[in-house]
Amino acid sequence: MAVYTEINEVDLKDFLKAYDAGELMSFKGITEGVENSNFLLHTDREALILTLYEKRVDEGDLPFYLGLMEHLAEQGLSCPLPLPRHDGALYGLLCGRPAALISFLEGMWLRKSEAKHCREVGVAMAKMHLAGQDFAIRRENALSLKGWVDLWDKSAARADEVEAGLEDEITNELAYLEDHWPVDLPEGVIHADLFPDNVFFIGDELSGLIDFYFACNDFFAYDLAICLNAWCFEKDGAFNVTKARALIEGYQSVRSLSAAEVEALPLLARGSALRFFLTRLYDWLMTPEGAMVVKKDPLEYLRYLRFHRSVKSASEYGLVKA
Ligand SMILES: Nc1ncnc2c1ncn2[C@@H]1O[C@H](COP(=O)(O)OP(=O)(O)OP(=O)(O)O)[C@@H](O)[C@H]1O
Ligand SMILES: N[C@@H](CCO)C(=O)O
Repeated sequence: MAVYTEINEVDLKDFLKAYDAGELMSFKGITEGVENSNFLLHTDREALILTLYEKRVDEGDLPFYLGLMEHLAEQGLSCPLPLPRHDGALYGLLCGRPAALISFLEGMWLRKSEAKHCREVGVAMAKMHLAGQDFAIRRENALSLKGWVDLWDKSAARADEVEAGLEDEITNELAYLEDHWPVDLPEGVIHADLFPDNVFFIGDELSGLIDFYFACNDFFAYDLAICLNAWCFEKDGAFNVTKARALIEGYQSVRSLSAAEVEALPLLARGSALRFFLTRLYDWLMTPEGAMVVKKDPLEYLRYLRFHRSVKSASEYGLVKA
């Protein structure tokens, strides 16, 4: 579960005094998610999500994340809207942690997705990329090449505990990606964590995107590569090319990919697989036994990484022209 910081009614009521949110009726911790502590609140007016920002969220980045949600919502994208406090700030402090109230988004994430859902995800992602274009704040991707090297420096010595030979394999992979990573693809604000649990549906219709706490400025096509990994592998590890084609077609129905973006996709997918492998590996090795969080399996992403390493061109992702 992800409630790292426990809160009590007295402190919460005090925190709510800074908002025009109505009177607190109930609150409960949300067990899903791994990054932050989340609570569902009911006031006499509305349902709200309270998020307390934990280890990986730097307080200095909150104006970017919360301002971005506000900006995207203003552009018509369906995503949670942060509530401003009386003083105009979009977050305050609760139990020693930065904390924000955001609007409750209707819908549920899909436990089992189909190609038609992947198409919707592609459409929504491309809309987000366009809507973010005139957002004024920039945030570099802390989990790109340099961030991967930093994570690897902390985990490499123990990697072979997870699978024999990993230390050499990942060291070589990182060196390859450092040598070949693209430098001049179209870029803008990307979500960077658009996994199934961050996309809500009502029936088959996408109702909105949540969890912008890895959003940053990076290549648009890297965001698509993240989704190839997060949406297009089946539980048995097989890559589902029908889903990938639907995802990319959905994306291109809103924003066309350039030839350079298409060509870079296999490499970007390798990098994206490595990114999630490394954060998962770090958590796997460093999270103490008995901590109240479900650790995600790094080896799942190692398998994806190996798959993309064998891909010769983006046509293997279902693109007709590559
Ligand atoms: N605006 C919202 N409306 C409705 N439910 C929400 C909203 N924000 C969060 N939730 C609920 O809280 C859960 C966890 O939220 P979120 O994904 O932001 O957490 P997290 O700790 O950042 O997780 P992770 O990064 O692992 O996906 C979601 O799966 C959803 O059930
Ligand atoms: N989506 C991430 C966790 C939260 O960022 C993963 O599956 O590893």
